Amino acid sequence: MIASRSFSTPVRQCLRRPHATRKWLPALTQTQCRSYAIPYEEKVAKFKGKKGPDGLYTVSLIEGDGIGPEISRSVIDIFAAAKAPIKWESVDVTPQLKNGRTVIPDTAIDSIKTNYIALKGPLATPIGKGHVSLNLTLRRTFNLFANVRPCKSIAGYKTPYDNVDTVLIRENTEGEYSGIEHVVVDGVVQSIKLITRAASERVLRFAFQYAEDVGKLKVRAVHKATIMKMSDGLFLNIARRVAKDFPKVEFDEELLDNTCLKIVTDPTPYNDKVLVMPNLYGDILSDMCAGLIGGLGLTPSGNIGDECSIFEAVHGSAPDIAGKGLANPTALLLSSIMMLQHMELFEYADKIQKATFDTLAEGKYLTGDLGGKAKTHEYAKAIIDKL
Ligand SMILES: NC(=O)C1=CN([C@@H]2O[C@H](COP(=O)(O)OP(=O)(O)OC[C@H]3O[C@@H](n4cnc5c(N)ncnc54)[C@H](O)[C@@H]3O)[C@@H](O)[C@H]2O)C=CC1
Ligand SMILES: O=C(O)CCC(=O)C(=O)O
Ligand SMILES: [Mg+2]
Repeated sequence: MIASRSFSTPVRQCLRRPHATRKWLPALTQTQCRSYAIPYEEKVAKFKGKKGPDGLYTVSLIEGDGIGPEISRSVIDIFAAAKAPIKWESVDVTPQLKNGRTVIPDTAIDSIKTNYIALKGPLATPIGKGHVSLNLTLRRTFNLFANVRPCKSIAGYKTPYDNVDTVLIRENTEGEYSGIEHVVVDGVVQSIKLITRAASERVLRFAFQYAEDVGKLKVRAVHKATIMKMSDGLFLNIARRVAKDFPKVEFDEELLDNTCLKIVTDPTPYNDKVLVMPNLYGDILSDMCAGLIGGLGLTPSGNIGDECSIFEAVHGSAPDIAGKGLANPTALLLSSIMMLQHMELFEYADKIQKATFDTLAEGKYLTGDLGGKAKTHEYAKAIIDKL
């Protein structure tokens, strides 16, 4: 049975509050106001981050690997130029081994727990042997159950489609990413895709509530329950039941392979929908959507949990271009704008967003991935000059 939840009056008021400003990336706050047991004031305080007596909010910053330091530098410089009231607290997440398990250093965990909000550059994961993904470890450590990945065409940057506006919500803590693998006998390995009712229900409720909040009143569950009858079947059945609690939102379902074909053929029909899906499908589809608008240099994301949130680009550490000043910092910058919206610092979010889109639309200082010649810092400077 899916438990129905009741909400306190302040939470309801919060849900009714209109968006303060236009959101290129929808504000997440209203979505998060709903569905949790902790008191409203405490919750909102956590969403908004920790404001010090100096009026600044401290945000944990994980610069990341590969291009991480370069693109983080751009964000730091742009935030300083915009006078955004953010104080960065750099944290080191070099993995440590504790009782045979890879863990994040306690100092990093404490920083994020204290600040509630983090911005993260990409973290590289070794292929095959080596430590487990720190990205996934962070998501699991802080129970960041919903990964919101919007993808919208950039005005002035021409791609085969100029009207892409998809939002994908990816279950973020289990599925194919559970990391439960073992050798059965030599030459035979088994990898377990874990799907639970609890994790599915919370991300599905989040997706429906998000759809209501941002006015995309259609939710589509993307699945492969024809093949993964039990795991995706459970996810889908929960989606059908949660849908009944959101009568304003239309619900339908689509097989993943069909979704891939249809989105690359014509993304337009997906613009009025929120897509929600198990972990791996969301990982793959979000890179695919990035390809529709000009690549991974442009797509942001937010990992949202009950207590903390971590914002990061969709892309990885891009080792092929690391250290050369070639990286496009837009994806991390848009993630940081999502973060500001989440913290209700709309004035700064709007200011940085406008300078970024104006710079992109002008096209004079574009990085190589967008066909330009600008180095990472030159593009960042062009944004700063507009602030
Ligand atoms: N959330 C995270 O931190 C993620 C981490 N990774 C990790 O990143 C590492 C590299 O993975 P890849 O498969 O190479 O994927 P990737 O996303 O790092 O790169 C794929 C392609 O996109 C380009 N690219 C990515 N971001 C760019 C940017 N900001 N500007 C310009 N071009 C950009 C790269 O140069 C490369 O050609 C792996 O260790 C992987 O585990 C991968 C995805 C997400
Ligand atoms: O953690 C990783 O290495 C990859 C994660 C990833 O691809 C993603 O979050 O989109
Ligand atoms: Mg990925």
